[in-house]
Amino acid sequence: MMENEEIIRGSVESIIFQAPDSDFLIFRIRIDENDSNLTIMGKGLKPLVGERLEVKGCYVMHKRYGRQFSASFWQRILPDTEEGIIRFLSSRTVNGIGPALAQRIVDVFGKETIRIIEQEPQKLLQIEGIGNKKLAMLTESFYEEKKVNELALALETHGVSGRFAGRLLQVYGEEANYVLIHEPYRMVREVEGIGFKTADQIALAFGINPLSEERLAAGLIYVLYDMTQSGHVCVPDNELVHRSAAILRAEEVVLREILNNSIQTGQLITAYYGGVTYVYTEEAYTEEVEAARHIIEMTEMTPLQTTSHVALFLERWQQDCKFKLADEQIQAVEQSLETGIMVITGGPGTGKTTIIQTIIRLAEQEGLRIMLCAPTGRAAKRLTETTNREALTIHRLLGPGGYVGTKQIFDHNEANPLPADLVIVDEVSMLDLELMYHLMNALRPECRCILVGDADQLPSVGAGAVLHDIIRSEVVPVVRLQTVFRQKDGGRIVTNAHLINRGRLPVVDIGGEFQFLEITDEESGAVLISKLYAQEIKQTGDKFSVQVLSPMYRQECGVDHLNQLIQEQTNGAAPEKQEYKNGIIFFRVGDKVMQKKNDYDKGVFNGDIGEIYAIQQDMIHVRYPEQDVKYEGREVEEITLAYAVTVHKSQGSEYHTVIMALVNSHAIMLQRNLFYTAVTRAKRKVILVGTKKALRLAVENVRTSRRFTLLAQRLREEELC
Ligand SMILES: Nc1ncnc2c1ncn2[C@@H]1O[C@H](COP(=O)(O)OP(=O)(O)OP(=O)(O)O)[C@@H](O)[C@H]1O
Repeated sequence: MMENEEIIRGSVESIIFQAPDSDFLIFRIRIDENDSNLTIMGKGLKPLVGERLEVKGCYVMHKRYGRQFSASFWQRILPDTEEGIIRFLSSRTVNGIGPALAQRIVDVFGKETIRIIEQEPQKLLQIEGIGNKKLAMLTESFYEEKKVNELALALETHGVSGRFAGRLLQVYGEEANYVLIHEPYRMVREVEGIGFKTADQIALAFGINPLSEERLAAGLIYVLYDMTQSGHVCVPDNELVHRSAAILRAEEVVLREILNNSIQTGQLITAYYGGVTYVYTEEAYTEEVEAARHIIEMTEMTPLQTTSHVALFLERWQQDCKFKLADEQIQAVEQSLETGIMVITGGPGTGKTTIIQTIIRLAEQEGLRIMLCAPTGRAAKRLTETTNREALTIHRLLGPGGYVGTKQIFDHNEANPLPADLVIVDEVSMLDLELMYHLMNALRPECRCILVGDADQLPSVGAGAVLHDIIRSEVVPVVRLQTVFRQKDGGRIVTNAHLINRGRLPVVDIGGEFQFLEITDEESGAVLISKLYAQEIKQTGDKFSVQVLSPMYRQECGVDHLNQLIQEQTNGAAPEKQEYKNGIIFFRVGDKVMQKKNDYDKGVFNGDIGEIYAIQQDMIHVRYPEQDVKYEGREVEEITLAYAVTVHKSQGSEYHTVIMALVNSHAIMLQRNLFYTAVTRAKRKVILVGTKKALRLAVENVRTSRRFTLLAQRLREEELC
């Protein structure tokens, strides 16, 4: 025990804060000695309200909250006073008992109550209000709680956080201990929230041999999954073995052997192409093979026998629009109902939306059932606005039908296809292989599909390079829209986007639509960006119309620091303002926040942006354009500040004004497709803040990291074995 440490005993009154990603807790206890309340903070197993604890630590002064107790350790002691037992029994931990019943039990058994519940539960039947059913509930929840505590203690004594105990018991019940010791890597597949790293930590703590086959086989699959996180669908075997050896600290020859075993047992699958063996997970392999099969079948569909005379239709349509369609636009409309699948690609302002509108009108005239969709909520929303018809995210269109293991399944699939004759997908550059596979799976054999997007944008966040691969394969008809039509508002942005795409520096204008503000150091650059943000939202009167973009999270001009600065500048701390602290982020009412992952239950999706309109002790309320959503406890992890976001996260969104950091310390990320994507997010104004060197790099660097995929080869039906 440290010098000034002391031990206090008391019962837990309430849990004030629980960190979502660590064991850090703040809670209040009533001290036995003097009956006063005290706030405890520290790391450890979450106690239960009503539970008695022995806490070791020392008193500290918190500048805002006053005297508190900083704990180094606490342990549970069963309540020993009648009052404590009543509180414990009527806490939420023990099912089916309210304060009145708890009082009646304690009136009869006094301080013996806990022993009776554990050892002679039948005696409880004499209490009024306890029948067999209630007794079973009571003893079961008491027993469950005890098991959770015991398992948590076992984990803790092995240096692993006890917070996994509840989940492990939920999945494995009585077998939890067995799994921990003998088959820990099952947890990766079977327990939500436990990935390889945690399972590995547990396995090693519980004494698994680091070179055991079980560990290395699980590790190999983990490394493969991890590599797919950077966009690869498959990985060359040598690279996989090499990387796994480094991560798992094992020899390459051993891993090679384990890889061969995993291939033989069908856990992993390979394809040989161009002298290289590529390794796939089973799912990725199925997705690539099946997506290719569907696409090939669609290219073989016979042209639709249209009842409308397309040329006549186009003539009338052009009269209505009061402009003449360009040749490639006409070609796109003509081909749309001839082929089973086609791609329409073009940069900003080249008329993609116009062509979607035209095709919809023609298809409607033909009596076709049309469905519109896009990979993200924002893209779907824009498609709805520009077409005046319902457009959904692909997820929504397919109907999320839960999970099998960690894989999502959908209501619409080969057995239950979408009731559509034509599906139009917009912003298809963001479509990853997994979603493409599910979409193709859900189309009736007679259904046609039109993929619309800008092939020069950043590729999808998820694995694959679907749009590129389809275009590269040359088996699907592709119409490239090249004429730029948008001239008026935002015209400079459009022409600059096309310049950037051709590797030329954009034309900048002081105070105009496309500005470049040169900085000398990044610290003052970040301050300038935060001031510009404040100034621009004042002008537009809408904080959602102005977006700061940065290529990275880190560094002075990275998303994290910019968010902090902009928040200070526009929504700083104030005594009357409610705050919610999550890790190092303080959320305040009025903050602009972003949802970080798809949450189907709440109906909010990765990249959705909203505003905090209320904060309660353990809850944040966010207003999104479509609905209000509340985040409680751990759920707060799903949101982050969104004054600044990465360019990747901005894909599919459009803003009135984009302010972009373009600085030397982000050199590694500065690539043409990233810069092009950032610039094309803006409709009216772009303000670049950075250096000429970074600007040049962003335009000139076309070295995009290669993604391993064999979709194009499969579409060309090349030999793969
Ligand atoms: N053939 C044409 N002649 C004249 N104007 C056209 C023609 N085609 C489209 N336009 C107009 O050009 C503008 C840009 O077209 P549209 O919005 O369809 O392009 P887009 O490729 O969808 O652009 P973005 O990707 O930036 O949204 C619109 O105002 C549209 O009405």
